[in-house]
Amino acid sequence: MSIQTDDFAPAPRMVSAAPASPKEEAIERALRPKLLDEYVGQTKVREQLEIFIGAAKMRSEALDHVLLFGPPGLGKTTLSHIIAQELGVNLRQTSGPVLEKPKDLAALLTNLEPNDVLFIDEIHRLSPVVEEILYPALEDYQIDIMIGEGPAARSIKLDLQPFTLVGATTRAGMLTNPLRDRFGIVARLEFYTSEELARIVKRSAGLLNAPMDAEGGFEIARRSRGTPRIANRLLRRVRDFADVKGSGTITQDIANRALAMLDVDPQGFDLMDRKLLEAVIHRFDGGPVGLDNIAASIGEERDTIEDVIEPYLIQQGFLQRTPRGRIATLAAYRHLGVVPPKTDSGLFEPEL
Ligand SMILES: Nc1ncnc2c1ncn2[C@@H]1O[C@H](COP(=O)(O)OP(=O)(O)OP(=O)(O)O)[C@@H](O)[C@H]1O
Ligand SMILES: [Mg+2]
Repeated sequence: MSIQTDDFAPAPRMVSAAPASPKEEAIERALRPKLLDEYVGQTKVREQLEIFIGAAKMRSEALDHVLLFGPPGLGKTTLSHIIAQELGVNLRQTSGPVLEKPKDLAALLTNLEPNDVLFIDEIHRLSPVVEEILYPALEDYQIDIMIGEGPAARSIKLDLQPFTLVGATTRAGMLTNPLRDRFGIVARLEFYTSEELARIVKRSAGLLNAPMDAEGGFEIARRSRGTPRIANRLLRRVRDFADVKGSGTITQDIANRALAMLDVDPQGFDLMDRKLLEAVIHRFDGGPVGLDNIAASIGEERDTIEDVIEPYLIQQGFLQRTPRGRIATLAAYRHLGVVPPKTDSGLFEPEL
């Protein structure tokens, strides 16, 4: 196991949606809502789960298998914990890359108690041999395991307790069809509105004992890229700023100054976001440009661009995904203060 401390960890991208360090993970756990009622936003998903969880409990059955997907930091892990808590069962937690061999998964499955929740994070990264084991487990609560080796090897069937698999992924598209088909409940998490994030920031400020006024909270919410993890992270940094440079209370002025210092612009975009938009506009004439070219141009991994950076830019209408590649929209030109070209493609003409 590698040892990682905050001192040696690389400087985290301020609005990156992944947890930056073990310390941040511990803080996240503390801020995590425990019940469905405390889980802000995602109204549709919450309503559905409330009904399905209620029904499963009434019948003392296992809840149907649940697939949660959406960009990092939107609350998939949080929701999996809430599901187990609301069902009143144990949660066993693992992740796709950790389950290397079929026997790793078999050990977990055979130890489940009736109606328990098994949470598999990054489920799109399960190896095919492990995934094989999962199919009969999900369908019939049974697994086939091999006993012995060589010619004496034989396969035996083991019965499992009924259980619920909660799978989480940032990439629903990378799941195999047979796996995806075995989830009865599929929930897509969406970016949060500023109002929802303001409620999350307010709750977190309360838990952290950080004095904050409503405008201060809203400023943080507005600049959090629609993502609770980022909202909580910015809150902690702004609180530091308020303690050192202000009177300790988070106000709009303090939030503005702190966020400017952190290079988070009024739209909530950070350096990486702006770098991407600038590359598309300046180096590729606004696009269309393929993902690999963008990746090479800004020195980021293709996956990071696709999973982390681009979803919010697309959702906010700054970038468009087309079959021929990514295109910067008029909003992107405006945001960067660049005059859009007068093209004859007609793309920007109506608005010029
Ligand atoms: N709906 C919500 N209400 C309040 N807080 C939330 C909500 N969703 C997420 N959070 C907060 O955001 C943090 C990150 O959420 P979580 O770890 O569940 O994200 P995730 O989707 O699992 O991310 P990843 O894809 O990186 O695993 C949590 O610690 C929690 O405090
Ligand atoms: Mg998670």
